[in-house]
Amino acid sequence: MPVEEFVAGWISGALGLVMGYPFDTVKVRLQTQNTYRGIVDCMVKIYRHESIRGFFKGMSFPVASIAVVNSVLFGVYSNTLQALTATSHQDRRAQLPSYTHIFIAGCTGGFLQAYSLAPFDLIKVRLQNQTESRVRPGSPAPLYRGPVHCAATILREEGPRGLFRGSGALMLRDTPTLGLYFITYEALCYQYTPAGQQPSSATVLVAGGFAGIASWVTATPFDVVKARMQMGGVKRRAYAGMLDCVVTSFRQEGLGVFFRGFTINSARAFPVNAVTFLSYEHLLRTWG
Ligand SMILES: CN(C)C(=N)NCCC[C@H](N)C(=O)O
Repeated sequence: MPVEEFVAGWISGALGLVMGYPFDTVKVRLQTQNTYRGIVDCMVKIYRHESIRGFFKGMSFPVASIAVVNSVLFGVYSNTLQALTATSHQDRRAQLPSYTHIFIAGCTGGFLQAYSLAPFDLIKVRLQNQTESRVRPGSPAPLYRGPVHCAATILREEGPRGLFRGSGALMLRDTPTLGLYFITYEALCYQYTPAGQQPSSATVLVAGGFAGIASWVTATPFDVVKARMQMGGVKRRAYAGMLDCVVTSFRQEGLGVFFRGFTINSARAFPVNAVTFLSYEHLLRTWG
């Protein structure tokens, strides 16, 4: 089993994550809190109340964990495609596998990454939603002191299942959209690369960026449901299940609620995934 894809997926995931983290914090806040009027209002309020550090709340933890999960996505994708088509990453540049195979491999990677991502993503979302300022004297103390304290508190108060809150919605978000993610990427690379050559850096950047946009545009409704379920029981009531979350959110806030964070998700997706794919391809080429 080729392991380079796992390592390259990890490093490239970390680079993409750092690049997109401020956008991600704004997105999570917009999806789960009703105090902001839009992207600019949210950014201004975070900056005024929490300073620039507010945008990077809890970032060290995802760099060490979610980036590792990205290695599951890329490693499983590549190995599934190898099992289905008996070709290596390099061979696949000369002969593009069928879109069905690419979709199956992407969905498999998405499904497996969703379950390894669930507890880490939950902790990230809970930390990003803490609006208390650490730089303002007299500000109330945040509920969680950091990722370890957050995990311990969830375990104590909600039990081990608490760490997987929202994992069903996360799985529904990631399985089909990651099939689409890899189809978009591979198709654009294939389309804009002369036969027998490797895609240029510019092609990889653009294909990666559009793959990110295509997947996040379609992922946004389940992303909203997932984030709301993850915050259930903290600043809002806990939902009885996914259906309860969908129905309650729709009744109270209308259809538009499922597109919260759509603009920022799309804007974030381009640079993050351009950097992720460029570093991934570059690392694999360097290692031969
Ligand atoms: C639509 N979804 C869930 C994705 N495209 N997931 C792949 C993650 C890629 C990158 N780390 C990112 O955060 O955009």
